[in-house]
Amino acid sequence: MKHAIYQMDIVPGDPESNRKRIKEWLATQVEQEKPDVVVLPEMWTTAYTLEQLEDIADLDGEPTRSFLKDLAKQHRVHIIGGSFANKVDGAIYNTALVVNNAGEEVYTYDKIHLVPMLNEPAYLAGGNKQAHVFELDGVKMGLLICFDLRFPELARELALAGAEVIYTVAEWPSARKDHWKALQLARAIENQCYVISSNRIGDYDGVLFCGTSLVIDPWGTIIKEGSEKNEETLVETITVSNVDRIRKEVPVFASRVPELYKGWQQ
Ligand SMILES: O=C(O)CCC(=O)C(=O)O
Repeated sequence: MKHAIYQMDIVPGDPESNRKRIKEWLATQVEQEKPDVVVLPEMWTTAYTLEQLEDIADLDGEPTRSFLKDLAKQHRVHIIGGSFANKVDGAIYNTALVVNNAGEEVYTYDKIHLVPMLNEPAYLAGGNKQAHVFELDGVKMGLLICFDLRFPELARELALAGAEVIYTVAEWPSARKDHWKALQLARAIENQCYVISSNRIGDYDGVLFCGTSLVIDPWGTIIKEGSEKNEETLVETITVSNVDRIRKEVPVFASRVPELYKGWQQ
């Protein structure tokens, strides 16, 4: 399964410009590489312009949903559509969307964990629906949005539900770059699955973002790593059967004793 990851710089507060950039990226880089799946970063329509979101967020998923569906169909590519600010019944969510290469919506997820360090709870509503596994070409997949990465329970739930690939879409700051890498390695090793991320580069409002988008295999080896500063397209093909092989070689899932993990439910 060939992936192209867009390590994008985001124009703050200007969804139209960002849509134009994604459109151009698909028409050039993606057309050249012909991947099966493309991956976009978190909040790519607006960046973290929290104070402007009332005015520039999508309404009930539009126009981003239609935009991504049209592009997926046109380029015959599955799109892990990063996330975008999405106003529903007066509340703004950080919503991720996945569409398949026929232009059909496959999965939508509202970021559950809001970031206190960014004062997110003052501007956004946390998702109140469970994360689920979805499928593209018969591969089981899960998705996390940025801060979600710090909650191993969530990735574990997805792995227990069969996820072979976990995507992480992010705007992760350079100040905590070591955490970004270590947490993804941990999620890949403990869940014995591929972890594939798209993180923005550039800066906004004094915060520098660290790029370093990654493809990590189920053994925990980094097989692709983006730079810290440059906008780029990371292209990598993953072999999903490795998940099963590694899970047999080191049988973590078969060795679990969930009845003794009492804290899990608290
Ligand atoms: O957890 C972190 O350090 C960064 C989280 C973040 O920036 C986000 O969720 O947007």
